Order: sequence, then C-alpha cells, then structure tokens
Amino acid sequence: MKPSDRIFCALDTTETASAVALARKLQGTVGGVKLGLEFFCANGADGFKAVAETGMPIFLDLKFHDIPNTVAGAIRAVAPLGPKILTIHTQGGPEMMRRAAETAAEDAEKHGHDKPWVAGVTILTSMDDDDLKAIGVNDPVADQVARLAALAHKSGLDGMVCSPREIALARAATSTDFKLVVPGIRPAGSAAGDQKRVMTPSDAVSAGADVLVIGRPITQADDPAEAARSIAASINS
Ligand SMILES: O=C(O)c1cc(=O)[nH]c(=O)n1[C@@H]1O[C@H](COP(=O)(O)O)[C@@H](O)[C@H]1O
Repeated sequence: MKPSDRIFCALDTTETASAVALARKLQGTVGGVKLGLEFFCANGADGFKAVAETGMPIFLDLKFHDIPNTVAGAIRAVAPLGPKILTIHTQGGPEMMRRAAETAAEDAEKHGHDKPWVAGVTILTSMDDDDLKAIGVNDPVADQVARLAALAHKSGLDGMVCSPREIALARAATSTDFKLVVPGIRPAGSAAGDQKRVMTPSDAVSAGADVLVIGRPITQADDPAEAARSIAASINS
C-alpha cells in the first residue's frame, strides 16, 4: 500500500460545493475523504452522493451512540450510500456493537456494496486523563482505551478509532488484522488545536496505524494537495 492510501482527509465543512472541490483537488494524493457530523447534518445523503461522484472512497463518521435497535436502524439508513468506513461509539456496549457489525454486513450485501469497516470510537483524541476523571472514569486514558479495544474486537467490529499514542496497546488488545483508524495526526510544527493526544504521520504509521485521519493540516493549507503530498512523503522517508 502506498503511504498516501492510508490518509483519509476530514472534509469538515457545511458546504457541499467546497467538499466536492476539495475532494477533486485531493484525487491521487490521499486514499479517501471523511465526511462527519458537520457535513452530514447540513447536507445529508445528497451531500454524500455529490462527494461520492468524485470517485473518492468515503469514510462516513457519524459516531453512532444509542441503544442497539436505534444504532442498527441508523446503519441500515446509511447502508445504501456504500461508505468504506463507518463509526459507532464503543461505549454503546457489546450488544450495540454486535448489532451494528451484523447490520452493516447484511445491508451492504443487500445493496451490492463491499462490507464497510465498522470502527469503534474509544476515547476522543480531544480528551486527556483529567477529562476522563471529569466524567467519572478514574482509570488513565490508556487503560480505558485498552479495555474498549478488547471489547470492540470481541463484539465483532472491524476496527477502532484511537489516538496515535494508544496504537501499540490497541494492537496488543486486539489482532493484527484489526483496523486502527487514527486521528490526532499533526505534521511536525503544525498547530494541535483542540487535539490533546497527537503524533506525527510517520510516527503513527511506524507505530502501526492503518488509516490516518487528517483534517486541518491539509484543508487549511494554502495548497491542500501539496500538503497531502508532503505528508505522504514524510511517511515514506
Ligand atoms: O472519529 C474520528 O474521526 C475522530 C475521533 C477522535 O477521537 N478524534 C477526532 O479528531 N476524530 C475526527 O478526526 C478529524 C480530525 O481533524 P483535524 O483535527 O482537523 O485533523 C475530525 O474530523 C474529527 O471529527
């Protein structure tokens, strides 16, 4: 796999036209694009289809977190779109994760798409140990991510979302083919913004990330395609 294929660029915008334009600009420099809550709340399925027409593989990041029946229903609702990756929250528990994995497989087949990877979000990369304590989790982030990783794996998910700092422990808690989808990526010298657990692209790939989720370091650059190329080259070297 080429280093650029591992990069999914987060198109965090409410504008379909700018998402489509950026997806076109990034053709050949990244493996796909990510559409998340900001984009989907504004543009829904029509926005997704407009970006999909560029031919870019799409990671649909809606981070479902609800009771098993509702999450299964939401997965059924987006299945016709054929996303490559979907996210749910691991904190929804084992039954919710099992239902999500089963529904994603059944419905992809029904609609003639490849089965999407269902990836479980563990602890958001914007949180640190103090933020976890504030919501009543007294274990350090690393312990909580390891616990949720093992649960996600056992519950039949294809992979998980974690910060680059937890790649090694996530791999140890799961298996070699479990997909590690990793945001919190910052090329040396770029602003962390609201991200608290970050690493450079090359360090994250060396640690074992399967997918790098990168937003602002590419989308806010003067030349996004050049920024993406330079990130891919940094992984190579
Ligand atoms: O699920 C995600 O993709 C995600 C999980 C997480 O823990 N942290 C996180 O930043 N993300 C997403 O990854 C992207 C990171 O964007 P940048 O911080 O701009 O690189 C955003 O679209 C977030 O929604």
